[in-house]
Amino acid sequence: MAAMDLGITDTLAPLLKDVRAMVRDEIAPLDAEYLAEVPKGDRWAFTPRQTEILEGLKSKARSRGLWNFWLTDSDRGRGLTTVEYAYLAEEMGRSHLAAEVFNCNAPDTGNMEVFERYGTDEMKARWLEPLLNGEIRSAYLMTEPDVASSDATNISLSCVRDGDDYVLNGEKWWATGSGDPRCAVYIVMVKTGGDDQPKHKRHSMIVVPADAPGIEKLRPMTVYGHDDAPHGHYHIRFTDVRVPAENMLLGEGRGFEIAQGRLGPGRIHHCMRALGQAELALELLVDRAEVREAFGKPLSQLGDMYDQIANSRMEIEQARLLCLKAAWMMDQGDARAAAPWISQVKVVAPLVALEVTDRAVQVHGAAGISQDTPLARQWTNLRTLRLADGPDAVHRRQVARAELKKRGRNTA
Ligand SMILES: CC(C)(COP(=O)(O)OP(=O)(O)OC[C@H]1O[C@@H](n2cnc3c(N)ncnc32)[C@H](O)[C@@H]1OP(=O)(O)O)[C@@H](O)C(=O)NCCC(=O)NCCSC(=O)C1=CCCCC1
Repeated sequence: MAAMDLGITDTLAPLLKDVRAMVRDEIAPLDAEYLAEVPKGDRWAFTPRQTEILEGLKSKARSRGLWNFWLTDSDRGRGLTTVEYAYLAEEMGRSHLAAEVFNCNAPDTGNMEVFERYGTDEMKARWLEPLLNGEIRSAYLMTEPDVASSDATNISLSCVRDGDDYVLNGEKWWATGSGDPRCAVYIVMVKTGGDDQPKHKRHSMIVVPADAPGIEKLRPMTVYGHDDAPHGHYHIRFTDVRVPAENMLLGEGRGFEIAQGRLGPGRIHHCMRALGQAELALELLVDRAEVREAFGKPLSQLGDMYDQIANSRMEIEQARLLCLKAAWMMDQGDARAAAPWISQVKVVAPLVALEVTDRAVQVHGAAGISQDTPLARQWTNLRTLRLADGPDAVHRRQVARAELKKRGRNTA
């Protein structure tokens, strides 16, 4: 195996410098104003000011070549490695809007990955190119009502061949991205095989235009974390939705494999963004501890504060190294070998980021839960990450199974 190199490459250095500068100087300062405009009624509509902020920042990013860092190892993106992208993702974590501004936001990123890796030339022209240009948005539909989505094989939306088409019937919810008014296409995990087939070959992934007849948006699923429009989730019903057979990705039975190929890199990058948030929280914690006084001296001079600062720094560094190692494992080209490392990261990084953010909230007192700082929103968004992309327990299970397997033991 190659020696592990996690250093800043010549390709990455200028990008990192430019992304860091733009996030800190131009994007983060507009976060609060953008978020104050999140509509409370029709939650998924953009206000004129939100559009102005976003489009203004996007066109600046694009004109500077700071656009589409995703699609690692591809000339459609920037041809970066997973490690290189991970460093950029960390910088994006310092602002609520940054990933969106650089066209690197979920669920589009994962969906671009699917089109790039598994799509036909026609799909790339019809869906991938406009996604890369930021002209449309997309949604990813895996989770179904009333089942634990922790098990990615727990899918029953039926998809039956009928002549040149497939016909879809069933429901999905938490359809991330489907609330966005620009969402034009869904990537949907469906059931094509019976219980007589192996568990991981019963499902398929199919591309469905968002305006296909028979699709009904039942209700928005309102959340506290990530409550702005680009993340709108809906509960969606499919009634006899017809899709051309060529929309099936890779053929029947490949859904689990495609899902894992999509989820793995996404987990790494969400975790690096979480660590960017942790860095921001630590910065705010240190600043606040210097100016806030209790019992006649600044908090920073109270003994407990040294522990909080030291623990935060150590935990962030440990989580970052783990994350970069998982990214490096991905870059070695063996997604199965990388998967248990990604699961470790998925447990550790959100917990660290949440803990550091919580410490910063505490040091700020009431200001920490006010809208004067980004901390309370950040805490809520990070809490979501402990559930999203598979909750802690699922990833702990994966880590334990890999450990047992390595030692030749049976796994459940
Ligand atoms: C992976 C998993 C955690 C566990 O799966 P099993 O135990 O069935 O499968 P297992 O026995 O681990 O494996 C089967 C075969 O598959 C290979 N393989 C696995 N990973 C990979 C991989 N990455 N690449 C390639 N091969 C892989 C594995 O080696 C095995 O092959 P083999 O049979 O040995 O030949 C899966 O269930 C999962 O992923 N859950 C999280 C879903 C999840 O994330 N939802 C939530 C989504 S929605 C969401 O989060 C939210 C939406 C909006 C609101 C907020 C939340």
